Amino acid sequence: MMAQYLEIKAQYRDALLFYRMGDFYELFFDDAVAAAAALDIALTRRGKHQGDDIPMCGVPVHSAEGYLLTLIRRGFRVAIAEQMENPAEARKRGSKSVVARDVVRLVTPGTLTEESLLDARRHNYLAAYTEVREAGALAWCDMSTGELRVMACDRARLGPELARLMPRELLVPEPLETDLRPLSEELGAALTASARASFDSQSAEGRLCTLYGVGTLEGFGSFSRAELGALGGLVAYLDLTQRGNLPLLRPPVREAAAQVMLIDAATRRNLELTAALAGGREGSLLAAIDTTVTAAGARLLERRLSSPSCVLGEIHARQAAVGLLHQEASLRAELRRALRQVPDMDRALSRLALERGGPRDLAAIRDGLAQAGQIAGLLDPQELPEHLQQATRALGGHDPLLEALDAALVADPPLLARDGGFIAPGHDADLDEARRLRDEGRSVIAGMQADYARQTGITALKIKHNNVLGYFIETTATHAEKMLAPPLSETFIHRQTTANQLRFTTVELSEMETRILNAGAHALELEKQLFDGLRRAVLEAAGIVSACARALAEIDLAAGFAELAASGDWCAPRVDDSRAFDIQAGRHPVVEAALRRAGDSFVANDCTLSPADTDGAAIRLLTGPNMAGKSTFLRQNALIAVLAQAGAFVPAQQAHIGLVSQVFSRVGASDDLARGRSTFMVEMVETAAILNQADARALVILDEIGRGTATWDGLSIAWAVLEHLHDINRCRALFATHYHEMTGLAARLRGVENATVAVREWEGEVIFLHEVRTGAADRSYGVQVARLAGLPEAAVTRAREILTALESGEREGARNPVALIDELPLFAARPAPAPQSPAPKADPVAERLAAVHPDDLSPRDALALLYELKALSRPPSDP
Ligand SMILES: Nc1ncnc2c1ncn2[C@@H]1O[C@H](COP(=O)(O)OP(=O)(O)OP(=O)(O)O)[C@@H](O)[C@H]1O
Repeated sequence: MMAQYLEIKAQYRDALLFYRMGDFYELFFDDAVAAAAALDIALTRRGKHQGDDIPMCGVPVHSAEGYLLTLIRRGFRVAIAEQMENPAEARKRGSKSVVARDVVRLVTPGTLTEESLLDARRHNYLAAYTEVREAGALAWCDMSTGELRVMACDRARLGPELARLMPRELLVPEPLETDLRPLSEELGAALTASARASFDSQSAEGRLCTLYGVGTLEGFGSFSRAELGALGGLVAYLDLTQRGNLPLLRPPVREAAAQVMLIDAATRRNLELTAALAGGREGSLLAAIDTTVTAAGARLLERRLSSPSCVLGEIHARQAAVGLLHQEASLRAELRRALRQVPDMDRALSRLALERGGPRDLAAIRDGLAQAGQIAGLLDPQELPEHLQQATRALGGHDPLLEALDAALVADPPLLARDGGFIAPGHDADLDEARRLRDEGRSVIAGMQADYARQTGITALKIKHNNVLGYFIETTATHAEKMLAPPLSETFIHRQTTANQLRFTTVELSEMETRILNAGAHALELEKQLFDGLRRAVLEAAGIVSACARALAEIDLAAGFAELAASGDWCAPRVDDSRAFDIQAGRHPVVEAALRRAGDSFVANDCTLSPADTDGAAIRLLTGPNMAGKSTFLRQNALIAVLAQAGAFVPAQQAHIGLVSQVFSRVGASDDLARGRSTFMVEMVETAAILNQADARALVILDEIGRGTATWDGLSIAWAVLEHLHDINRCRALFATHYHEMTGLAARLRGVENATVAVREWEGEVIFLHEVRTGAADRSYGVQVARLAGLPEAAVTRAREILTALESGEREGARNPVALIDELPLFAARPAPAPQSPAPKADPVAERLAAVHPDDLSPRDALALLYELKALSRPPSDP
């Protein structure tokens, strides 16, 4: 057996080998050590190899999926070797023969299909990248839904594209492995290098033609050599991991790079589009706006948010669909109610194609098609915009398949075909007959128990069943003497004695057992044949079934967007090919939702970026204190652009957006210790990427660029970056900065305008109004914010002194302000209050409370006191 194990293992060196032995998958040698540690299971030993103990661990087959998931998440790949025959078959070849085993599947992060291993609301992409001469191409597929796409993609664009797709696994030809490892690590995708030959474009073409059963690929579009190479590499890998059992892939769709908004990895992170900065979906834009009610709808939403469109026709078509469902509230509600009953047909279909599906997957197709029919009935094609008309057309036309499934299946079938019980009674006469024999046998056994009890006079006698003995008769040990002596011992054949029980069989019982078993096995066999027939029927209709699933996802997303717009008071944005960016009363959907939960309200803000000339830049330079809401304002405008081009309504009163081709968002000095770069280096690398790439249709959001270095360096860099955006990139940009010196640029550069976030000062403290106004901030209020944050009073006082000295030094043209500070006494020596700011008043609430004797208060006095305290705690009203 070990020889067989080692032979198989030699073919899968880079994977853990799950070696099937009866009811367990066993792992040996280093695999066992690694898996036992990763799974936190016991490591044992079994036999010896070359004189050493062989480490071993194992997982039960019935619970293997959970263990698989843990291993895949930890970055392992797992080869599953099954028994290809039963021990009896092996023995026919000789008493020492080892049961034949072979790998049936290589499980990798990008090739999962099991429901329990996948996140229903997210795609699970496997991507392949290759280069032919100078040209690169990226292909990707979601094996669990059959989606397959490809695009031309050079090395510079690869990062943003992968950031958009977030594949679980990236496949590259071996020569590119070293170059692309940092990128895949940054994105958290497992990198798999395959032989260069599997990316060869010529053999790829042949492989794809065979896959789709066509003579030429021309019907699907014309693909470059690099695109064919990437597709071929991907399909070859699927072939390898699925051991020839290829998934149901839809024909490849060619995606043109210019059709989607380019958003690079840093921008996605920063805007928290699909994942929050803290990690995970919670807190992201996706989580805040996901009002879809089906898993396929949620996946479509993620796709749309990750790749907003740049094609006006497409954007308008999606908006029209949302617009109609926004208007028709009762239709929307009915549709959403019906959609809630739609199962995940895409994933059921792919499991059926891979022979991993069960009766529940057939039922998912049945229920999905039935619901699609209901939903079609709610929609009148005459009244619909084109986008919904198209979707509605795909919902019908499945009657024969639906009828077949409906007639054959029980309402709520089990997960696995193995145990039967999913074909409805009355569907197949042979099956009904086999089941009748099996079930009658069971009732005959019940009758036998009564007979035996009578015959022996033991009323507690039972007929039971277990996997070792089959059916047996059981009495308590107290009846041993009677049962083991004639005449009873002539009928009752002793099988087993346990601590308290005696077990017997009879000739009659054995015969009945054989009959039941035969009838049961026959029934199971018949059900399996019927399952295969239904599975074939579904796969023959796979094209239209998956078109129907896509249509349902489109309707779900449009209805979800409409719901969002209606409940959040969002508006339909006007998107055209101008370079306008004019948002009236815009809001940040995630911050707004968080504030609402805390009982606060969000202050809406306008944002108009108006280019001075048709091809000039339009930049808003935003100054204002920390915590005033600058970052929120910056991001909300980028999110509004993303949402508008994803086809959604936007959180604003009115919005006019000229097509945005690229969005860039950077925050100064965000740490990236994981990548081993200094804070400032990251900031500069990211800023460089913007200045080198942003075109005139780009929207750039820069938040305190330059803050990661010394003041003058930082100011100079921020200054030069803004000038570059203005003169060379000529794009639309929002630029938040602490460098007040820069506000002078508005007077010098056409198209640059100052804006500030308003605050009010009250008794030495700042009150944030969160209102963006035109004009420049007068000062930073940094010291006040530091005080709010709880910096010790002595440090705050000292900071005020230094600030005053610096400011007066600057005013008076002192050459070396540091010298001025040196003259100030240190706070350790003199923790004096700041002379400039009014001394904080004693707290009137505390004073009043100190004078109160609670025991002396009547209930009425207490209430009056409460009002009084509330009045005392209120700041003076806005002048
Ligand atoms: N428009 C708004 N309406 C209400 N509250 C807001 C608004 N904008 C921001 N806030 C609140 O203010 C907090 C700080 O906002 P934000 O991080 O945008 O400030 P900032 O000016 O960028 O600060 P810093 O310069 O320190 O990064 C937010 O967490 C939010 O609670």
